[in-house]
Amino acid sequence: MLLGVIADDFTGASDIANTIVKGLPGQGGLRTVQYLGVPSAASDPEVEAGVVALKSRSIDAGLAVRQSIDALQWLLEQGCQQIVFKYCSTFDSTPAGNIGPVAEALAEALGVKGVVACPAFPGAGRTVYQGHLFVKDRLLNESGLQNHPLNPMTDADIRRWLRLQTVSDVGHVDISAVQAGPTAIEAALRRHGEENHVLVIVDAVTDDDLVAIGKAVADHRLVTGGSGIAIGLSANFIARGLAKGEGSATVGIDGPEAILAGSCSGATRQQVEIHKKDHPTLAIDVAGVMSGKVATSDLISFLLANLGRAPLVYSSGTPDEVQAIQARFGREKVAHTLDTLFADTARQLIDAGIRRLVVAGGETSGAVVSALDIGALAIGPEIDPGVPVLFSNGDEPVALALKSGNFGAPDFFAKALERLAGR
Ligand SMILES: Nc1ncnc2c1ncn2[C@@H]1O[C@H](COP(=O)(O)OP(=O)(O)OP(=O)(O)O)[C@@H](O)[C@H]1O
Ligand SMILES: O=C(O)[C@@H](O)C(=O)CO
Repeated sequence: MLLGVIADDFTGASDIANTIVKGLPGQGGLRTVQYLGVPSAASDPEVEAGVVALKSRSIDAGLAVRQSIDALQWLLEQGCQQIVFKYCSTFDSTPAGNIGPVAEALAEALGVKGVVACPAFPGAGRTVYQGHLFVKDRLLNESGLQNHPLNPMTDADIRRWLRLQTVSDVGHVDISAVQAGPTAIEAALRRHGEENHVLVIVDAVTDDDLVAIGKAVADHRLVTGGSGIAIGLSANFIARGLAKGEGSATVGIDGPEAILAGSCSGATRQQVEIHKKDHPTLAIDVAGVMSGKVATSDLISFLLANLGRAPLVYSSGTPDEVQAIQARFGREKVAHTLDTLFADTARQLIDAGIRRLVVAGGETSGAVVSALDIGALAIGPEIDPGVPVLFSNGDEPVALALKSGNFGAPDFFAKALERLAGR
């Protein structure tokens, strides 16, 4: 294994796996596998990039650090020359963590400073300019992310936000240095390292900026960011003759289907509205779930009664609805109860023969995939930017799409089911 990734959630893991598999146009990417948690056995020697998906974004920072260090250890044992810590392109975290503590712990374990921190993903509208994170034409804290149920992002200055989470000062490499090219970027990062800045926010507004950053960090042991930070990394290994640039797994799996949405992000809510027009949908009564009146069996009955028609069940609510339910029952309790509901539903769906499953939301996907007890996933073609088709192994393989909350075109759900079937 050449490249190892530690991803702080499951959809984010698929997102970066997709980027690594694609590589740069005309060059191809690395043979990549997404592992669900830290594997207990050694990797297949054919694997060139291993993405360890954790569910560490919104847990206690100390636990997130321990899990990430375990993942690092395993990846180093597989021979990885470079490690990427993948977090959300909207920098989802709180003043208590977890990006800063995990990144600093990985840097310490690898003995490095002057480490890139760049969540930019221009293909999904996330850019970093003057140390501020934008989502399309909005500053992060005016983009809707200020209402996130678990990680409300209330400051677009990610240097300041990250500094709340770190022990050491945070550096900044601005866009003029980035656009001066890889040598200038490399030199700027080195200077920050010499000034004892462990983490350095690096501006990037285009894919070309990310390619330049990728070249600059070819010899860095640690890189951190959103999936965009990996755009140029496969090419470094291919250029050195260490990998050939082979493509992704491309087969599809047809069979009974279901869609589960636990994301309350704007894009998911729009996708739900579009899907509702032509398909059977069930809005989950969240208060009913909290009081025990709505159970897994209600979701299962609905989905199984509507097979063949792309049925969707969703808890997705508006910011006001989310706030009201959290005020009534508590933020953690609601999230835990809904995550468990989706996880139990998914397990029963697979037992009932579902072979194509689309899940919206990082936390929701993490809960679902953990419940399915799938060890590793092969990466298939891209459905929409940041969302590939995934295939489990085994006698009865399942095709999955794990969609980050804000990803995907308005018609994502119906399209994803088609792509999972290989159409
Ligand atoms: N109606 C609701 N009210 C309150 N919380 C909800 C509601 N529906 C879902 N949740 C919880 O909110 C969280 C949503 O997080 P999730 O990561 O799944 O989606 P997201 O934040 O949109 O996606 P991503 O993390 O990929 O950006 C989950 O823990 C989920 O259980
Ligand atoms: O980076 C992103 O935006 C996504 O991969 C993600 O992590 C959302 O959960």
